[in-house]
Amino acid sequence: MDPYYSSINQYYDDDDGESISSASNDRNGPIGGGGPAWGRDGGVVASMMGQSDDDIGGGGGMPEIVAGLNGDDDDDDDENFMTGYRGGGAGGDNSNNNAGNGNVVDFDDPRIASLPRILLMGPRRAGKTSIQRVVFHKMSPHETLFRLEATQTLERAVVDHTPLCRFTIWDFPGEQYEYGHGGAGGVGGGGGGVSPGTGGGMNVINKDGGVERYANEDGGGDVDGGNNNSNAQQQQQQQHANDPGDDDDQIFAMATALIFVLDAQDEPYDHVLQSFTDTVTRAVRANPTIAVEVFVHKVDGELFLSDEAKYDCRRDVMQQVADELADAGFSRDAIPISYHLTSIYDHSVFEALSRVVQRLIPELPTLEHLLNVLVSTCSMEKAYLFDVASKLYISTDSSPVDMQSVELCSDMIDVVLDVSGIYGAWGGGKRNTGGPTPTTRRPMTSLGGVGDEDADVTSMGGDARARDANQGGPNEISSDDDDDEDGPIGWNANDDVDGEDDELLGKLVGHNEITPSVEDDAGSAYDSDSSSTIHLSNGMVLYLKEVDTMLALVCLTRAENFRKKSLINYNIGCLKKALMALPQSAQKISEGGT
Ligand SMILES: Nc1nc2c(ncn2[C@@H]2O[C@H](COP(=O)(O)OP(=O)(O)OP(=O)(O)O)[C@@H](O)[C@H]2O)c(=O)[nH]1
Repeated sequence: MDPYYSSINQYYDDDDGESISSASNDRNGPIGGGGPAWGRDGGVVASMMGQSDDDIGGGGGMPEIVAGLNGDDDDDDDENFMTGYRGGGAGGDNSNNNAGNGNVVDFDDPRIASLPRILLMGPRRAGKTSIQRVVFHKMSPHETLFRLEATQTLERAVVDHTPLCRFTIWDFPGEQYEYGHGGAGGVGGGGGGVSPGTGGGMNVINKDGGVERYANEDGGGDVDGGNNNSNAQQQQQQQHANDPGDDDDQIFAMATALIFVLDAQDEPYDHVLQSFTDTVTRAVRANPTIAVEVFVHKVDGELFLSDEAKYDCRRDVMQQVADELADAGFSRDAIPISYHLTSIYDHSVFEALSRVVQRLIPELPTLEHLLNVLVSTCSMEKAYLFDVASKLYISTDSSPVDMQSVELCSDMIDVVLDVSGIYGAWGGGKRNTGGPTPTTRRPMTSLGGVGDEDADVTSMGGDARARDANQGGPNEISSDDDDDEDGPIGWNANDDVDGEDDELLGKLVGHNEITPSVEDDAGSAYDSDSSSTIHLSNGMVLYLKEVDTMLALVCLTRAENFRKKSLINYNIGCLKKALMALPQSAQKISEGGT
């Protein structure tokens, strides 16, 4: 089993309350003070990419960033992923159907139902399911070509990697967005009508003797012990067809964001955009606060080799939507709509989804402020908070975002997970499952070393800054030019926030004291000790550090500003405490339910 996924499961089993309870309310602490003072050098960032120009392009080459470092993670790992899918219906893709694997989610559970809700709509084969699979399941983009079948019924999933970023995502079948308007997919069309949360509908979760069952009727027979009745359903479908307003209320009223996926390679767009504007007007009537996002998707391949072609396409779409909305009686800008150019073959879909997800986070301004202070205090160039599992960044400081730096940071996460998975103390099949020796379980999540004191310094492209080897006792903290560490060590919070943990990497093997922390994630490639430093050949440093469950801070800083690493760690520790004190972090969803 891929430890990456394993770690996620582990988190889910784990109630990380202890870190929350140890949180301090002192949000500013030592990183307080000082406003953002940041000078950005985009050129530097761009130049450090080195090999990855092709990866960024998103041109005809269809590079494979997502799959790149995780290898061919196949979708069989899905059951380990902390998302719960309700395939229902025909569910052609087995991996999509978690029925029977115990990973069942009750979407009527108030804790799940109250999560922000993202709706994925759009025509058939626009790429909705592919987006989900690539981002949340690490499916290789090429795999989507042959592994995905048409979505037959509404599929819902909980994304709950990190306490700060939880939501449900609803993937509608292709025609579903046209329901109620006589399209092929009218309610129940093709065996996949949707009545979320209502009795007698297609996608209803019933409780049956304590076992959650998915009430599903796809023409293949009733799989539920409930009271589904085909006549009643037909009646209900007929009612919905006559009165789509009911469905609108059920579907849109509780939604936070509507993502409409448009296949940019499937011109002309007239028909699709008519349906889109119709959907949007109904959505906005049912829920005026819903955020509408359009993914102009599949902007790759020979049709979109140049950026101009992509921008032209987006402009066309925007113009047509504006015209359609005007025809429907909406003034320009009456409905705010965001447009994103996306493709699963490059980083653009991560960037777009990151922006969508950020809007779901009520604490976003606070996060941004905390990162501003950190960046300013530590003279960093840029700092991102990444959801490690999906590699979406959920927040950054307020300086402009450079796509290439995001991509670089995102790739770093892959590197850390991969190297940790292979060389970590418990990774790569080295786990001593029977061994009563937790003393040796110190996952070596720092790049560059297993049992090597130089572990936290890795050079990419030369210019390695080899640290003095510290061959002392197992618990000695390496001391070199970072040595002004009294503060951080003395500060010694009750958790593992102390900034020196990464200095200990490689030295606790054999030590007799069990570290009672999150661990929660035995075998995890990402845990509270995870950190990594990559020195780039152009004098920049990438620094990754765990700050919360499956949440990583990835900073970009100049090498000369990275000398006081202990101070940086100390400030990151303060950031970590502040994050844990955020109300969102303290909330928990069902334990073991998803
Ligand atoms: N070139 C290209 N193809 C893509 C992209 N995203 C998805 N596809 C392909 O589009 C096809 C349809 O993808 P799906 O994800 O099944 O589309 P869907 O919108 O979920 O379709 P339904 O399930 O019918 O609603 C697959 O063959 C994908 O490989 C993309 O960014 N670029």
